[in-house]
Amino acid sequence: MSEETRVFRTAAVIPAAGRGVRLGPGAPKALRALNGTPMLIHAVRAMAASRAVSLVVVVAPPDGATEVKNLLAEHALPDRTDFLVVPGGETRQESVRLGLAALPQGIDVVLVHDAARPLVPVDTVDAVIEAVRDGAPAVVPALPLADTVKEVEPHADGTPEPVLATPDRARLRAVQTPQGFDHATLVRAHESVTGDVTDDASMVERLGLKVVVVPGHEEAFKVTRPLDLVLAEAVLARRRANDGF
Ligand SMILES: Nc1ccn([C@@H]2O[C@H](COP(=O)(O)OP(=O)(O)OP(=O)(O)O)[C@@H](O)[C@H]2O)c(=O)n1
Ligand SMILES: C[C@](O)(CO)[C@H](O)COP(=O)(O)O
Repeated sequence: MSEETRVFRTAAVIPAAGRGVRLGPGAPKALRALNGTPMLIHAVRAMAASRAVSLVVVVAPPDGATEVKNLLAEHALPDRTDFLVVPGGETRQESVRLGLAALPQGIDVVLVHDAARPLVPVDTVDAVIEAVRDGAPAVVPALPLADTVKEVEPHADGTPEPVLATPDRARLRAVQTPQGFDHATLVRAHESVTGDVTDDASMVERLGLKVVVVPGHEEAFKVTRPLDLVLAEAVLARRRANDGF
């Protein structure tokens, strides 16, 4: 079948099993509310907003799979999308691997999207999918940096850290999700790459394969610290105001 007529099946895996330690005490981060709706539901809707995504796999907090299933049942979601819930693991990497293991055969493109990035716009999601469909084994959305970056000798005790270098900022990007992958490539990466990684694309880099960057979006920021909740609710308020006109 030619690439022009090929039908790609795309699934999204949403790791949502983190505690959210940096957000402070409370429920697991993905279950906390943004304007009254759990962060996870915003993230699920962001993936399901893409007409290309036919399946969303949510990787729930290890003891929270039933609660997550109930949340999905209680909130309005598109009929055209299927949903699965699996319990997550100790690390993000393990949670993604458990989500991948739940995917049925026949999925060509996999998105991995942090529940902690609930507000990514659908155009960014679609741009990632399109770049994978065009042949890239791994695609990451990313933005240029606003700050100058220093490489330091880290000091865990809080004493001043010596600067080792100032990398050329023009060559650096801050990476977001969803990251998009050829399904078989991502499975191979998770089967063969060990050690600490903070994103899935770096596992594909370690296989020696090409990873490409598409433009990210400022609204795809990660809710990590308390101030990020304030920003997320402000973005939602701006969207509601814009929808009203
Ligand atoms: N064991 C884990 C750890 C993280 N995640 C998910 O990975 C995403 C990105 O992680 P991060 O924002 O760092 O979330 P937390 O690990 O929850 O944050 P913290 O480090 O502050 O605890 C989140 O959607 C989080 O739920 C996961 O599924 N399983
Ligand atoms: C995957 C990610 O969101 C890309 O920026 C990020 O690496 C997750 O990092 P964290 O260590 O889970 O905060």
